[in-house]
Amino acid sequence: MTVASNIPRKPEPCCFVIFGATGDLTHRLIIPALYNLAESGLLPEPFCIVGVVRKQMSDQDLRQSLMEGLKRHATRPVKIDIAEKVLNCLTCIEADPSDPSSFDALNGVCEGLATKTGTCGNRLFYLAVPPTAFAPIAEQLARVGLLRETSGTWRRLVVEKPFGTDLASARSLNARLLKFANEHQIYRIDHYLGKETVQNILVLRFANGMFEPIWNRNHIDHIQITVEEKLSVGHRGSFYDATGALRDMVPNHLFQLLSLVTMEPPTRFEAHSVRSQKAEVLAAIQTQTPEEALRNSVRGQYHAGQVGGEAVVDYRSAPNVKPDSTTETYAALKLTIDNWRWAGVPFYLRTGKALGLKRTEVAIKFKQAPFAMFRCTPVDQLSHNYLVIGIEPAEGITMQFNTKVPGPSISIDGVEMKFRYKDYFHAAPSTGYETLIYDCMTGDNILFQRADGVEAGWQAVQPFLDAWKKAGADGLVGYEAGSEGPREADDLLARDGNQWRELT
Ligand SMILES: NC(=O)C1=CN([C@@H]2O[C@H](COP(=O)(O)OP(=O)(O)OC[C@H]3O[C@@H](n4cnc5c(N)ncnc54)[C@H](OP(=O)(O)O)[C@@H]3O)[C@@H](O)[C@H]2O)C=CC1
Ligand SMILES: O=C1O[C@H](COP(=O)(O)O)[C@@H](O)[C@H](O)[C@H]1O
Repeated sequence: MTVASNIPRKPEPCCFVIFGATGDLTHRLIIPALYNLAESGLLPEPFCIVGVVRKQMSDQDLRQSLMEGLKRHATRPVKIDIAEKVLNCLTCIEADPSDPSSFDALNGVCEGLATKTGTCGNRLFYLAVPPTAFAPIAEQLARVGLLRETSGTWRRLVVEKPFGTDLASARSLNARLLKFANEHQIYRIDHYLGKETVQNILVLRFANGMFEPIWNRNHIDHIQITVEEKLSVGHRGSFYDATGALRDMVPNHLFQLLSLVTMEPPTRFEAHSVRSQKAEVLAAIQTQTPEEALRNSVRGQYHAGQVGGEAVVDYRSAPNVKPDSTTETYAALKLTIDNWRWAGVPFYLRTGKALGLKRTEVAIKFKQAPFAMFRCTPVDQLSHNYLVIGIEPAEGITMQFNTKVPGPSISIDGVEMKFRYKDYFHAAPSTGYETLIYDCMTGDNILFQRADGVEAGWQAVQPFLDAWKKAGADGLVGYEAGSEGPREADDLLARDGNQWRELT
């Protein structure tokens, strides 16, 4: 992530090694992102790619498959000469962590390529594989010396999500990875941090003097974080049914939003300070008792319905979902943060699949005016003052406030002042992975999760995981696909006299 006046520089020469080169992530996001970087002149020179596969393929076959993936998923019109330049520097290699000797061979090939291509030993290992393979691959890379940095060369390990399935497994994965690599070499990806609108949260807060004095419990009534999706479980049944909405979205994506909005100002805009403040605020989320966790949460599962005119089958009838599944496809939580800035401010988080609309936003509700000066509208009937950070699809910032309706008498109505990215900036369409991959190559891990941040996130959701597991089917509520989600999520706020922000 560069600061305003910096012109992005080309990263140092390196070899980009992709484990899981035959997979969906590589085809749909990694190669299209590398293509976009190449088009913007931001790939290193020299540069080479190693595609690691488990079953032998020729270079040509893998290049062809990735070219087809690129054409299908590119976010910009594909210029064939650039695409060929990217893919022609790819070598396909067979290696499987269940066959350790294959990593000795991989080491030999990487050494050969370093000399042949002039990439000088800098290597980035992207683990685009199932989570069970993260540690075994790191172990083999370390065993053959591929993670050893020497003066003047770097070795980096990019780890995809999900990072663990609960606090214990996240701790254990961190401990295993940290046996094979140092923290500064590990880049734990959360694709939300690749979104411009998410990165902008820090700029909004810390590059504008007007927000800081009011960014606290004295002025903020509560904060809502909403990540609603129209997508249903689709063909991801086996992954999703073992995971659920809470694990899939909350300790990672929603907590990235939460931590950026609530962290203390970092001393400097650099990885250590920023990640320390993020981890600290996540660690300050109050740990709930089992009773509190049940009272302060809603979990729902969708029934058949229609989303955008398309029929969606009942969650339990989706492929690879258990017919008696109690996995939640919707989660809403009420959290509090135990520190001086946020004591007493409720944070309401919700996320769900197969809903009527796609909306990702952070809505900050300010306290009402203290006194009813205008007799026409009692203070509790004034429209709410919100600052809304729109992440998707409305990318921008909206202020909701009250204004006088033109006319001879005083009458008041709520209005909106809107900033939309598209009205000011003309960014080339991206996959969201470009900045993240570029930052890995330049060694900037500000947008990646540190071990303590990941563990603090799991620690905060663990009481909900435990309470829900114990409750089984009790408390799981239904909602119709295409709806706004379970009405119990409204009750969660209504108990405090609050309501979810309605779209205007
Ligand atoms: N796809 C996406 O949009 C996203 C994916 N992710 C994460 O990225 C990772 C990859 O996901 P995705 O591409 O969708 O998955 P796919 O199932 O499409 O691909 C998995 C890839 O990993 C390889 N693989 C499977 N098991 C092993 C193993 N034990 N050792 C080495 N390689 C193995 C497969 O090789 P083979 O062909 O030999 O089976 C294949 O290339 C996962 O961790 C996922 O959670 C995260 C965010 C989004
Ligand atoms: O990581 C994931 O995120 C997507 C939602 O991402 P977004 O950028 O579209 O908000 C979600 O659909 C998926 O289930 C989850 O694994």
